[in-house]
Amino acid sequence: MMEIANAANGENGGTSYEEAKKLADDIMARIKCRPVVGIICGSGLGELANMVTDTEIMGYEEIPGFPVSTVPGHAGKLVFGQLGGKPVVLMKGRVHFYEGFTMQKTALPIRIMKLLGVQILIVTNAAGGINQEYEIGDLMIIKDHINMPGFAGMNPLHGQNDERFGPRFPAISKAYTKRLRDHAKTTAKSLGFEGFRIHEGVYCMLAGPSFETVTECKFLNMIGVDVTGMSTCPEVVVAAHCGMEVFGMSLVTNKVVMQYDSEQVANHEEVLETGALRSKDLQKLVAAMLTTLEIKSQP
Ligand SMILES: O=P(O)(O)O[C@H]1O[C@H](CO)[C@@H](O)[C@H]1O
Ligand code: HPA
Repeated sequence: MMEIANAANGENGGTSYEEAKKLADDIMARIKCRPVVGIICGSGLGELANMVTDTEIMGYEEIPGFPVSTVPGHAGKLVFGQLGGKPVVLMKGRVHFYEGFTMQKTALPIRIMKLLGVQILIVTNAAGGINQEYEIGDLMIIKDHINMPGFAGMNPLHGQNDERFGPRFPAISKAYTKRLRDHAKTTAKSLGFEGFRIHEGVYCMLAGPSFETVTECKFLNMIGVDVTGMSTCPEVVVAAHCGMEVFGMSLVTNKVVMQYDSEQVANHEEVLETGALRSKDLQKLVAAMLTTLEIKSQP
């Protein structure tokens, strides 16, 4: 029965439990660090890796079957080491569905993290501000998401379920745990980030790679979305499925275009520029959060 499940997973672009386990075992044979926290760096936010000490680094291309990033601003390296006194594995660069990977492949790194012992996932992204009160450079703690591609059947859990990863029908409504959101707010306060705008809101993934039309942005605004991007949901769904606690943070790198005849257009260069300007604060916040973070769950 399990062979059938695994074959089906393979057929729909996924990786079987055995294959993922082998990848994780191969990594553990080469790396001493045993991470309990996994971190994904969004576009232009990979500098967080510079704060990791005692590093051991693997390029994605060194891991057979691991999706390799193709987008500028995503270096494609797994960085193991210590951050805020916790053993971590950091993805310096993520992969996206629009690069041609299936949803399952896009989220495969999360299952590998789980098999490495990761209990908490910290996911960051660059996103366009839909909420008209948000300014470029603001941070947003993610309290919930809309997985828009999921509405069209593109969910990373599509296909046969393997219970060793998690249940057939996982609840996602508490994926971004209140404990971690509260911890982020307390930490931001303790760092004296007053005047430094931190919101809490809703992230919406669109498949990309084209940026949104004006009408799409108006629609997202109407349905309660605060920021939009082209990532994060696949990883978070898979993390919640396998029982990880998730913390998500968006950097508002640009304001989306909401006027039909605006001269403004969205572009990746602006996204990277804002990332470079604001990544130091994001780094400080994540490192400080880890320093005082209680690791609760067991693998
Ligand atoms: O979500 P991250 O990886 O931060 O990147 C965001 O920035 C890119 C667009 O500039 C898209 O890939 C979008 O998803
Ligand atoms: N739209 C979608 N993805 C993004 C944006 C945006 O405006 N900014 C950064 N990633």
